[in-house]
Amino acid sequence: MSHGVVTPLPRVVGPSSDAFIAGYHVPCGTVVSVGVTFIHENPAIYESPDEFCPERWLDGGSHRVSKEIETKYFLPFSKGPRMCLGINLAWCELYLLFANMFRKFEMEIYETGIEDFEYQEHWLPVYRKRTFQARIKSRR
Ligand code: HEM
Repeated sequence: MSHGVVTPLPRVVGPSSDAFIAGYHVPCGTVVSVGVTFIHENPAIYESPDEFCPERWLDGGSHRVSKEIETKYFLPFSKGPRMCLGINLAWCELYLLFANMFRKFEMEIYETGIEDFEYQEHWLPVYRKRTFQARIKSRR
């Protein structure tokens, strides 16, 4: 599973009343946040989250993520009233971009291994290894 946006997406409880979140009393003024990485990488939610498995999103297959999980726990664009305003445009761009990239280029991972994706948990994932590199060749 992709990590999604790895910023805290903070919110402040209020403006004038406390909140109850998952049964916990959270006083007005408290900064709360969702760690998308830890939802997308939670094996209790997504089967084998570390595996590249595009079949999760293909209708009709045995690996298809249930609609309930997708609705509640798929958060690349956040959720709620301040979620991404550009979600529909972003999906159009993603389909166009990836379709064109895979059609026009051959790509292979270059000098990057799974060990480079190890991270320290500080609410957000903090990476300290090499950055991801790829070798790209035009198909023409
Ligand atoms: C893959 C592409 C994109 C991703 C993953 C993404 C993700 C996000 C996320 C996670 C937020 C919520 C931030 C928060 O909760 O504080 C956000 C907010 C926002 N996004 Fe995107 N976004 C994408 C593309 C776009 C595009 C193409 C547009 C506009 C053309 C856009 C416009 C906005 C706006 C205006 C907000 C603020 C909404 C608000 O605060 O009410 N985004 N985006």
